[in-house]
Amino acid sequence: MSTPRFSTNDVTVVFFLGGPGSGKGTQSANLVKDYGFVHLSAGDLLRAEQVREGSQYGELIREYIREGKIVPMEVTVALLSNAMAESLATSPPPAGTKARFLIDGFPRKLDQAVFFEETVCPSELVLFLDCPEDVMEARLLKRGETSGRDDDNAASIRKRFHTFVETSMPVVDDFKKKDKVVWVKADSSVEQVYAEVKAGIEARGLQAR
Ligand SMILES: Nc1ncnc2c1ncn2[C@@H]1O[C@H](COP(=O)(O)OP(=O)(O)O)[C@@H](O)[C@H]1O
Ligand SMILES: O=c1ccn([C@@H]2O[C@H](COP(=O)(O)OP(=O)(O)O)[C@@H](O)[C@H]2O)c(=O)[nH]1
Repeated sequence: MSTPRFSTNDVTVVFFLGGPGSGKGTQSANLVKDYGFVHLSAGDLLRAEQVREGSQYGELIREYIREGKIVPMEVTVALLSNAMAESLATSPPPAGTKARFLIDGFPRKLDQAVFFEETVCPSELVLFLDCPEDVMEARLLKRGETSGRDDDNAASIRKRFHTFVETSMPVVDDFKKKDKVVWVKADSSVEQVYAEVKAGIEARGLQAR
């Protein structure tokens, strides 16, 4: 077995999962402010790679995202791992503290979870936003009015929900069996959801910094 690129002695990784539109990006901003996380959104990294000049993956990423499918994990894991390395090099954590990474929207498939934890870094815990589909759909259609995202339309949203239920929920269930999940109901206000997020992660030993 390979040794992970980063040691849990230096780095704390929290996976942030939840259906499309459950509020991961919104809550991430709060967590960055209060807990000193570096926020890495797998979707944002993929969208940046999609439009990067000279990228060999641009077309492939565009197609997968529009279809709500999961981009081959080698691409996503390399983007995340390199973003972690760059963050550690350019803005290391305060002396005597571990760097905290909030990995938003990843892993979305069981083999991605295994591959990331074996080759990049084992996770400390998983934060999960549990939101009904009708609420997520309404939020995404509204977001689509201004997001400019190719996949915030009714047809892509349906496909993303399908992928989430079939492929990504098993990741959450697997981590739950290992007692690693902070499970938060996410259909209330942003403030209420954040209060539960805070309580949940602090109960697991992560304090504000
Ligand atoms: N608790 C909430 N109540 C109402 N709207 C929300 C809430 N959380 C997020 N939103 C809105 O819903 C949309 C999707 O949220 P976002 O954080 O982008 O979700 P995700 O990153 O999980 O796809 C955004 O337009 C956001 O402003
Ligand atoms: O690890 C990842 C994360 C995202 N995606 C793709 O990026 C899309 C958008 O993901 P993001 O997390 O940005 O948004 P969400 O669907 O959670 O609102 C997904 O539907 C996938 O097609 C992917 O392939 N692998």
